[in-house]
Amino acid sequence: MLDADLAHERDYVRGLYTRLDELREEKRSQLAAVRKAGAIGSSQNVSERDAFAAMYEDRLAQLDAVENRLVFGRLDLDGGESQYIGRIGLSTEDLRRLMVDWRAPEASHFYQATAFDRQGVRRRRHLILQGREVVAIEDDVLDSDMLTEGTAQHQGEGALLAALNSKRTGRMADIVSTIQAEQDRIIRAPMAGALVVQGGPGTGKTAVALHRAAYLLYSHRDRLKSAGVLLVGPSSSFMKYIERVLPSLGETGVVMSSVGRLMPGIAAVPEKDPRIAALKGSQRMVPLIAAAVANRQRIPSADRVLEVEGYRLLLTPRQVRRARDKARATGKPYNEARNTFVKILLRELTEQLQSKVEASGSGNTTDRSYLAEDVRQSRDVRVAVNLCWMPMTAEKLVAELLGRRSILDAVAHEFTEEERDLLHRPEDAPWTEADVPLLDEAAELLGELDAATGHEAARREAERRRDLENAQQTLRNIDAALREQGIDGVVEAEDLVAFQQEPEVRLTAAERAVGDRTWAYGHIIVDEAQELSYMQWRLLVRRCPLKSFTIVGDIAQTSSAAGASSWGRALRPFFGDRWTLEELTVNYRTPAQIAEAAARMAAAAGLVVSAPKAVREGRWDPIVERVDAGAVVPRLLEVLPEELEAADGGLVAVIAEAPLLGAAREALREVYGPRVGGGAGSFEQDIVVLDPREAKGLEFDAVVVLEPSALLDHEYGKVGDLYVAMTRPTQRLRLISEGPLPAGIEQGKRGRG
Ligand SMILES: Nc1ncnc2c1ncn2[C@@H]1O[C@H](COP(=O)(O)OP(=O)(O)OP(=O)(O)O)[C@@H](O)[C@H]1O
Repeated sequence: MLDADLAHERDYVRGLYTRLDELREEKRSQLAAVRKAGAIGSSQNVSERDAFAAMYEDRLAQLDAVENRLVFGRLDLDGGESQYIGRIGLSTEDLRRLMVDWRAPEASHFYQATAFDRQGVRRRRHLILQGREVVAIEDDVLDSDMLTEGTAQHQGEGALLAALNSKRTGRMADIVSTIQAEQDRIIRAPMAGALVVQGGPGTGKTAVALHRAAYLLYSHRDRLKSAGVLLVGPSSSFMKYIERVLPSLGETGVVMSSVGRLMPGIAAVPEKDPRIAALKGSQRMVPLIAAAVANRQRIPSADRVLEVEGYRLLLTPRQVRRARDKARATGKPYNEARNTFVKILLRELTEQLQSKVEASGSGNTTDRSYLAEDVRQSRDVRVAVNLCWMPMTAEKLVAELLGRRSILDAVAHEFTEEERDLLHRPEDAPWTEADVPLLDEAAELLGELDAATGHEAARREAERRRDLENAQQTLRNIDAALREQGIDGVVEAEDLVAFQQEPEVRLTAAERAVGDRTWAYGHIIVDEAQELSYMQWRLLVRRCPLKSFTIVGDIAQTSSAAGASSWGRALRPFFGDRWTLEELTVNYRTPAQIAEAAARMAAAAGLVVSAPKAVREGRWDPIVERVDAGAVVPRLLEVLPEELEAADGGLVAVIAEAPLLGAAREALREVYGPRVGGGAGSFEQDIVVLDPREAKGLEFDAVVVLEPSALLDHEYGKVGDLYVAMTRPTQRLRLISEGPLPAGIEQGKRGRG
């Protein structure tokens, strides 16, 4: 009976792959045919052909991306029918459904049905594939009648446990086949408004955030395809860790960015000094930047004589003030209002010149347009006008504000001497993550430097809109039957417009969004959101005026001095009370013994943690070792072979603060050479040495924490750092310490060493 079931599933799955191959072949030959037709014919024909080509290319890419674990589930329903659940929807040529996309509404039962709330499901079956072959099946029988009917039961380790025990590769894997009910509810929550997902370590917040992005793109395709989804994470190493998950879910409309990359053209480095991060993240930066902008508008202290074509004109403080007030009254950003300011002054100076020329009775040069040009060209006038109102870029404004002590002193009245010292930095220092929101704030107040750039962008946008309308018309003309063959929704007018543009400007919404600071995203997903400062939130809300957000994080893991200690406090300035909270309560990463040790340490340090329940017991208790002074790194070298053996080909991380971090890395490199990764972005190697901030969001089979008490720093709430470090392992945790052990660890010590 069991074998018969397995044989049946193998057969069915073979059929699914055959259909997949057929569709791939079909799209490939359709694409070839369209390409062969070349670019001849009327423009309508050409654009129709482009529409097909774009459609086939897109579909092919999607079909290629789902090769692995194409199908992973089957539901047997009350009506007697069965439904297969997989990465995409598949139908036969005559539109009989073979497999349902995991994001479709009917697939939600696969994740949510329980014995208490069956939702019409009698049995849920997990199909475990190796390559294209079903190697095992596992059943959850939800309808007790089915048990008495003598139906065979398949049991194994459990699809979930198998996934959780698998070795880590340094890249996150998708969880489509084992999404749990509480996670599924969040993934499928309505898109409008702000949803906060609070969850302790390892509860799948990152996984949920990524799958939610895929779900939203599927279910709100129309809106999100053109506006895009922005996914923000804490660091570039974290982005690297998650970057392959989404394509494997078959999604492309997502812009992924670390907080340091949110300003086009700027790649910021982390801010190392927590005091600077806290200060630059605070709300007090808003009036400071505004003051810095206003400071660039100066009223001269005395009359200024300007020479134009041999005539002496007078620029008075009163004149400048009046022009400035009128320009400010336009309400436009600084650079745009400057145009008004310049126009007023030039007009007044031209009038002066005109009366002087007329008074001097020197012939017929009084044509006003000539005089206006003389005024405009005059070096004196240009210098004087610029001194009163300098054209300004955000980079220049912030670099000078923070880099020139005289400017800082002139505008930072509300800051103490000590705070100004913190803000002060060399003018050419690299931008840090804490500077990015200041640049954004400045850019917002300054507006476009060159009005022409704005006009050009507007012209291109208008052109794009016109092309979009044409493309929509083309799509309406496309044979409806063709679109029904499972290729509907694959090409949108947006794609077509992008396709029709010159190759160098043929960009998806996501690609266009990356380069445009003023892009309004359809939805923003923020991971590790507890780390964001007031100023970073301000920037993000600007990127999504509709305030459609998924905010994912764990308040207890905050390590940034500028980060949040409560969701309410962090979000109120931007969302008021209009946000909903969902909680994830099960830890899928860390074995129970390790999770409990971390929770005990956190509680003893006074950190309120949600301490999710671990889904499994581990094979090993945490190992806590005290060593002699100076013996931490030697001990690390001694125990590493044991850790590597236990990790069995998986990843071992060493987490420490400087200077131990550098010492450990050096010592390990001597022994293990290129197997040792040096921190952010290098976890292709099987030994990774990094600090707790870099470790945030990541996970490893085994973790060794050096000198745990060095990861505690109450002043900046860095208790979270040790908590983060202790909750990274999927199998083993070892602490090596020469100093006193942090409270809670000693109490709960269950070491072998
Ligand atoms: N339903 C699931 N099925 C299989 N694996 C899961 C599931 N949910 C979570 N996991 C796994 O658990 C681990 C932790 O998930 P994730 O990194 O998303 O947690 P997190 O809440 O973001 O953690 P942290 O806040 O500690 O960084 C990952 O390996 C993830 O793949």
